[in-house]
Amino acid sequence: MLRRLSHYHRGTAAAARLSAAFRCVSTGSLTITEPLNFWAGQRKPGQKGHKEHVYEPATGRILCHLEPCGAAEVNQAVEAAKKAFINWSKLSGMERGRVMIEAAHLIEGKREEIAEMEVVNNGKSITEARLDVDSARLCIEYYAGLASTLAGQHVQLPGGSFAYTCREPLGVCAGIGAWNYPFQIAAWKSAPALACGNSMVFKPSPVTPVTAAMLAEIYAKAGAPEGLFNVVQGGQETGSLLCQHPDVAKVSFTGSVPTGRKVLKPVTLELGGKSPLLIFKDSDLENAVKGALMANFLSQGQVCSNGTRVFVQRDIFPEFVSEVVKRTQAIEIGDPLLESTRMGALVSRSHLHKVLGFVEQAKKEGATVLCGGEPFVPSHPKLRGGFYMTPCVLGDCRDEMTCVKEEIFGPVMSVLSFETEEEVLRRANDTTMGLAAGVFTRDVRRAHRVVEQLKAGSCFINNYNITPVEVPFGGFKTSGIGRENGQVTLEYYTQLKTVYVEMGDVENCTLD
Ligand SMILES: NC(=O)c1ccc[n+]([C@@H]2O[C@H](COP(=O)([O-])OP(=O)(O)OC[C@H]3O[C@@H](n4cnc5c(N)ncnc54)[C@H](O)[C@@H]3O)[C@@H](O)[C@H]2O)c1
Ligand SMILES: NCCCC=O
Repeated sequence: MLRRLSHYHRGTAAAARLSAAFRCVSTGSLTITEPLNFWAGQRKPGQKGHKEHVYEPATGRILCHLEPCGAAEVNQAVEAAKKAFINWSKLSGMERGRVMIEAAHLIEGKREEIAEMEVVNNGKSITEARLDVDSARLCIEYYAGLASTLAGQHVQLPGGSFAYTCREPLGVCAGIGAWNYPFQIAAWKSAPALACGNSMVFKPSPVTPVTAAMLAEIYAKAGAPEGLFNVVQGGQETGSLLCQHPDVAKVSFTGSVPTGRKVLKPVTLELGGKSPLLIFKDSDLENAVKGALMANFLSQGQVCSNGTRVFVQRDIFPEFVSEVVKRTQAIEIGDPLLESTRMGALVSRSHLHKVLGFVEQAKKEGATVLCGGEPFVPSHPKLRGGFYMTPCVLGDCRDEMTCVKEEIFGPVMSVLSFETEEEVLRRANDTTMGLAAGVFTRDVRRAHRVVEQLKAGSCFINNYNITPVEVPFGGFKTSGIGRENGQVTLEYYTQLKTVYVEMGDVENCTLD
């Protein structure tokens, strides 16, 4: 059934017929013409005369143009957010939660439409994109529920006096997003911020600007006041204008370590990683192999928490590697909008070349390509300009190689063998980053002992890359500051006020 997609034009009649039969959009058929900025309740143009191309990674064609925001537009968005904050922050948590629940319902109704837009703009498979939309919806539902639980403490003092604390919102929060989970990141940042009574100006990655504007429309339709959630488009310049704006109270940033270092304010930093996955000889091999694939090839390997340093105990190394290579070679690459596709396109041509460059560098440094690591050209003519590569497993890796030290952010797994628990812990922790880590073992005591010593913010035992919105997510060391999701995140979007209440008379022993 063909559903209406208000702001999007489809291409050829044949493509439209195909869409009608199976879905709203088919790869290579969509052009977006509506402005992608959004503030004060409406889509808005950006700076006059400035336009940047936005691509469809699956085909390499231009999907739309982004109009970046300059100082004037960023000001307008922040002003809109300031106005919205005045009333929104005075609502009860229940009232705020009601609007957010409505937004979650709208997302549920538009699940397929949003997921398709994510695929068209990001290149990931439709199967993964649907789960990202679900995660966004669940996050909004979760914080809608928590909004009414925000509370402080009551402290009894002598003479009937008392003090209390309460959590107050910060004001206008800025959200800055990366391109690997565009819609999910916008939700993970806005949901706790809005639940706590803040308003938000969100800047998505200029590579994936489309779905944040959809989220803004959804919040507006759900009854959010004008200006509560705003979207300004652009790259470094717009991001910097937003972060340094004097009326922005807090920045929550998702992106790379180098960019994160440039952002100064009370911040939440969700940055990159080079996470270890430890596989002991007593693991369930089938689960460990699946775990390694989950840890490396979801979202074309473009996941911050990926466990790309796979340490395997020597006794099971050959068997493990041969199974991982076999399964990696079987991953179906192609049109991300097809149900059968398991790996879509990387996000951009330049990023594809960067990832392939890491593979070349690995070879020069002595690693062996056990599979993949090549550009991939799908057979369908419309996909020939897309940004595909075969998922890669690198053997003969050593800890000092670039592929083992640096975040590649693509489908490249490095396998390394180890002998003892003590040795693998030392090598796993030998990194400046600390976003995530995983361990596969059947020995429950070993699992907890190892996790206790892993220097990483998000640890997985016998699974990997599972991120329920009820549990906090974030990194140690240079991988970040603060957390997203879970109850603790409410603390990052509020400030604690203490109020002393005198119930007797003022006793002034020194001034009378
Ligand atoms: N820890 C997490 O939760 C998490 C989640 C997703 C992605 N990531 C990381 O993100 C990186 C990939 O994303 P990317 O390439 O978009 O990262 P990036 O750092 O290049 O860009 C991230 C965002 O910052 C903006 N930006 C650039 N310069 C800025 C400045 N001076 N001030 C303010 N904003 C600025 C960009 O326009 C973009 O919106 C990887 O390192 C990945 O691991 C981390
Ligand atoms: N599903 C959450 C992944 C965040 C990192 O890229």
